[in-house]
Order: sequence, then C-alpha cells, then structure tokens
Amino acid sequence: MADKTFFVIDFDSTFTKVEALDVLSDILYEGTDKKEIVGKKIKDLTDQAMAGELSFREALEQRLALLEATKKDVTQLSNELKELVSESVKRNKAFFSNETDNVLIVSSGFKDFITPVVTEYGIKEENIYANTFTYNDKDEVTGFDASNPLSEHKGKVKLMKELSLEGEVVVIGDGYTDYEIREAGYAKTFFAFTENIKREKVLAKADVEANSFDEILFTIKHPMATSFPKSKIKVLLLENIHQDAKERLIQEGYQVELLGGALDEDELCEKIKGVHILGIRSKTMLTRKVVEAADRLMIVGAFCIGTNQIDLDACTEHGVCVFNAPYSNTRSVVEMAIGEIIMLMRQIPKRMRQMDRGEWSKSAGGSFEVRGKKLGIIGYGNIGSQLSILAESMGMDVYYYDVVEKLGLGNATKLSSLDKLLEISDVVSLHVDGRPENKMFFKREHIQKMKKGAILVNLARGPVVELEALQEALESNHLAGAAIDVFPVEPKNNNDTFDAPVKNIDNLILTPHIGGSTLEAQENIADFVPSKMIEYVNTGSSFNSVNFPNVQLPRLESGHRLLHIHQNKSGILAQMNNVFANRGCNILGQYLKTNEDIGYVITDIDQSYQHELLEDMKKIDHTIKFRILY
Ligand SMILES: NC(=O)c1ccc[n+]([C@@H]2O[C@H](COP(=O)([O-])OP(=O)(O)OC[C@H]3O[C@@H](n4cnc5c(N)ncnc54)[C@H](O)[C@@H]3O)[C@@H](O)[C@H]2O)c1
Ligand SMILES: O=C(O)[C@H](O)COP(=O)(O)O
Repeated sequence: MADKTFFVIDFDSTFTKVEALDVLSDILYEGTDKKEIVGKKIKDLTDQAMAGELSFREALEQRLALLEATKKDVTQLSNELKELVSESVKRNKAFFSNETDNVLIVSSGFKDFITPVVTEYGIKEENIYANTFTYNDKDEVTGFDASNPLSEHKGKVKLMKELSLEGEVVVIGDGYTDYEIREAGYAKTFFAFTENIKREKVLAKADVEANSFDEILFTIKHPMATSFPKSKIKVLLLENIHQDAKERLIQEGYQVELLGGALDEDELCEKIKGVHILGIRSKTMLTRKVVEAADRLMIVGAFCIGTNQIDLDACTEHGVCVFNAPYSNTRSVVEMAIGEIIMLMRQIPKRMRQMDRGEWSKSAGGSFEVRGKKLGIIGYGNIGSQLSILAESMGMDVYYYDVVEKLGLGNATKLSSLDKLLEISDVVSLHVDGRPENKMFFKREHIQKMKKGAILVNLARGPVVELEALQEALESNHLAGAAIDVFPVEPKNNNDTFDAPVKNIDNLILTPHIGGSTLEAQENIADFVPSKMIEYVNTGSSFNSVNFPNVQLPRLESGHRLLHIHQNKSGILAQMNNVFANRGCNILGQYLKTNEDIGYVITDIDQSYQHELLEDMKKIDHTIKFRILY
C-alpha cells in the first residue's frame, strides 16, 4: 500500500446493496399498479446509465421525472438504506472510521439520503460528494442542483479533476462511471465491486474484480485486512444442517455449499479438498484418512452434541479446531425421553398397532402411571441430569449411575453400582456418550439384570446396546417395552432404506435418530456453531472447542495477530520469542495455552513486521499450523 491512499467509493450497489432510486420508487408506489411499471422503468434507466449506454444526466432527469417524492419520503429512504448496507461494508466498519480522512464517497446519487447512511460508518460529511435535490415550499422534490458536476455526463471525472487528490487513488464501484475515473487517469486501480451486482461491461474494464470489501483490503495489503479474504473461505455443510447456518456463514462473506446427506469416506476425501470449514452432524465419519486428505481444513463444526464420529486426535495433530453444540438439543432429547417413557408405560405403541389392525382392546392390564416409578439414568451428563429434573417433577423416583462423580440434582440418588441400578429400576434410560469404550457397553448380561417388566430407552448412541439381546428380552417378555432412536448402522440420508435390528415387537418405539431433531434445537445449533467458527476465524478464539486449548480473546484494534499451533513440546515459546527479538518485533500481548497434545500461542505485535518473520515462524520446530490473522 502507498504512503497515502484515497479510497473513492461509490454508494448505490456498492456501499449499499441496492440502487437507492429503485427503493424510493418502491416506497412511493407500494401497493399501487404503478409499482411495477415505474420500478421497471427506473431499473432500466439505471442499468443503461451504469453500463455507459445512456448519458448520466439524461438518465437522472428521466428517473426523477418518474418519481414524485417529498422530503419525508427521502427520510424514509435513508432509514431503509441503513438496513441495506453491503454485508462486507458492515463487516469492515472499523476500516471506515480508521481511514476517515482518506475515504471519499463519490456518487451520482443524492447527499439527502447518502449522508445519514455513511456518516454512521465514520465517513466525514465533507468527504461525501453527491448530488442534492431541490424542493418546493411543500417539500416536494422538484429536481436537482444542476450546477453540481456530479449531475453531468462524466461528472465523476470532473469532480476528481477538481479534487486533484495527492496520493494513490483506489476507486471502488459497480458502474461504468466509476471506471471512467480510472480511464481518465485519476485513479491507479479500479475495483469492480461485484458483491451485489455483476455488470459484465464494467467487469471487462476492471483492474481487479472484488466480490467483497475484504478482498479489496487483502489485495492492497491494507493493515486491517485479514490474512485471507473471507470471500475465499470455503465452507462445506453436510447432513441437511439448518439453512440459518448457511445464511449466517454467507453473511460473514464465506462461500458455502450445503448438501442434504452425509458422504462416505471416499466421497468426503474428494469433496474436502480446498475446504476450510466443514460442518457435519452425527452421520459423517470424519476419519484420519479424510483429515489427511484435507489440504485447507481449519475448522470442523459438529452441528450436534456427539463428537464420537470425528477422529479428534487426527484433527488435533493437523491443527484443525473442532467445535460442537454441547447444549443446543439437550432439552429436545429429554422431552422425547419423557414422552417415550409415558407412552411405553401405557403400552401406547402396542395399542396403536392394534387399532391399525382394527382391534379394540380397552384394558388397564400392563398400563401404569409413571408417578412413583423408579427411573434409572445411566450417564448423568447434560441430558441425563436434565431428564432427572423433569422426571422427578412428574413424580418419578430418580436414580443415576455415572463413571465420574456427578452432583445429583433435586432428590436424585446416586448409585455407585450399575448392577444396583438395573436391579431396582422400572425404566432404564441410557445417556452415555459415544466414546469407543462404550461400544457394546450395554450387553446381554445388563439387559438380563434389568427387572422383569422394565422398560429400556436408548437415545444415546447406536453401538452402545446389544440389540440382538434386546430383541430376545422383548420377545420373551422379560422387558415390557423399549424405545430406540439410534442404531449401530444408520442410513446416510433420507433416500436410503433401513432395516431395524430389533423389530416385530408390539410395545416398541423405533425412531430415525430424531432425539435432537426439533426446529428449536436445530435453530439453536445453527446459531451457536457458526458463531464459534466465525469467532475462531476473526479473533483466533478457541473457546468451547472440543480439542483445542480454550483461549478467548478480544479483537485487536491495531497491530497484527499471529496464531501458532504446535506439538506440545518444551521450548517452543522461547524459540518464537527469539524470532520476534531477532526480527525487531514489538509484542503487544501474548497468550499460550496447552493441552496434552498441542500448544496454541497467540501473539499480538505492533504495526510493523518484516515479511521474513512469517517464514521464520513456520520453521519453528514442531509447528503444526501458523497463520497471520490480520
Ligand atoms: N438421539 C439423539 O438425537 C441425541 C441427541 C443428543 C445427544 N445424543 C447422545 O447423547 C449423549 C449424551 O449427551 P450429553 O449432552 O448428556 O453428554 P455429556 O457428555 O454431558 O454426558 C455423558 C455422560 O455419560 C457419562 N458416561 C460415559 N460413559 C459412561 C458409562 N459407560 N457409564 C456411565 N456413565 C458414562 C459421562 O461421564 C457423562 O457424564 C451424546 O454424547 C450423544 O451421543 C443423542
Ligand atoms: O449428537 C447429537 O447431538 C445427536 O446424536 C443428534 O445428531 P444429529 O444432529 O445427527 O441428529
């Protein structure tokens, strides 16, 4: 970047997502026949002028003649435009106030609606160059100030000539009139801004196409640029993750692809190439082979609670930070468990099947209230303990067993023996996690130890229960019923078929792994996981990560932030600080956290650093990943 750089920025379809006069026409003619007719004429005239096919003044006169606006309408317009600022402009708000002396808005639009919008971003009023409306004494727009050069053909060029800025000029806009500044020699670089609209004729003239503001800052190596423009960050979301997540990540400027189902190992090894952020749910097996095939992967988001499907060691070794949503669907699972326990105790699945067959079987035999019954919870984590509270409020007597010490909530009784729990419980509900040791954790011997006539619920993980033994226990009426939501092998997507390993039992509820599938839970997850991903990209904060040392950091306002992930060996910090000392870097702040496997060091340094520093950092022994954040 030159010593002094001016940023000349267009307003319509650049600073904001829209053409202001289109919005004004919508405001004026909303709900009338004119809306479409006038709207179309205005759009055509704007496009013709932007593409350089119609002189600007002619287009302006014709457009204003179509609009019968008042001062009040113009105020409403600027209020609406405040909500329509381009996403990458919003993201880089700090840039505009930091560069307040060097940012100029040069627009053929009108100050009357531009000023209230751009001054909120720290842009100085005296740096706004645009037309002004003329009004009559009834506050109706009568036309524009014709003496303003910006109302003329090639007006932007005339204005730039008058301004004769001393320094390098970068012009950013979507229109031909923006390119004309560069053509006339008043700017060094013309960035065709394509975040909102792509005009082929303009693009053909551009020095650089920029589909976001981030990309411009990156290209000119502005100190506030992120090390990698957000618009180049590729996100792959699998397994029908809620649409809100996609929208949130797109809003952040990333390229996002959302697929409906899971992919198998080989498909994923192919698909993961070039992907920086991967989002999955419980079905996608993120194996070591996939992690090793990934050439750009920085973050994995499990849009669910369980992370047993992810090879966390492989991710850690490759410096890939993994997040999940540890509480977002907890309540949904608990509500489903409660519902199923009541249904099974009343033999509702059996009654429903009878009704389907046309059988009327009104009887109280084998049907019980849950009040006063003993519920045995295995795995007293977030789900287990929440179930404990809700079950107790329905009058159940709660017992629990966990491999680690857990505080019993309410009147729940902790049992130190699993056998004891099985011996006394009328209902056993499994809420252990999917760690490898839990494969076939609940075997034949455990099922046999359950009370005769008891009920088993598994909403945890499929491989946890020996389903063949469960089938036998149900067939022999040792157990009175079961609800199974998770299976050792589950289909990749909704088009694949499924054959239940337990079946043909009257009092059995089988569900397709939907314990966490409520709209509330999926919306929560779609909010939580992307926000963690975005925070990690923007600040380096790994807080709530499943495999990284947890570091929470504020954004650095000036200076640079360097992130270094290394194997947890001694002496790395000393090596890093030697590099900083040798390269004459002033450290503003430094944070180190380690876990068993890796160390994560965040170093904030002041404005200046030699490029060689980055190479030196990568060469430090045991480095896994190094990146400069901004
Ligand atoms: N069906 C669904 O849609 C659905 C939805 C969400 C979660 N889940 C499953 O539920 C599991 C539990 O979720 P959570 O949020 O409560 O997790 P959590 O980590 O808070 O709780 C798990 C608890 O199980 C205990 N545990 C592990 N192995 C055990 C064992 N062998 N014996 C006794 N206790 C054991 C742990 O110590 C921990 O307290 C998740 O890991 C996931 O696999 C399923
Ligand atoms: O771990 C979880 O949260 C559950 O198993 C839900 O997984 P899902 O998002 O694939 O339904």
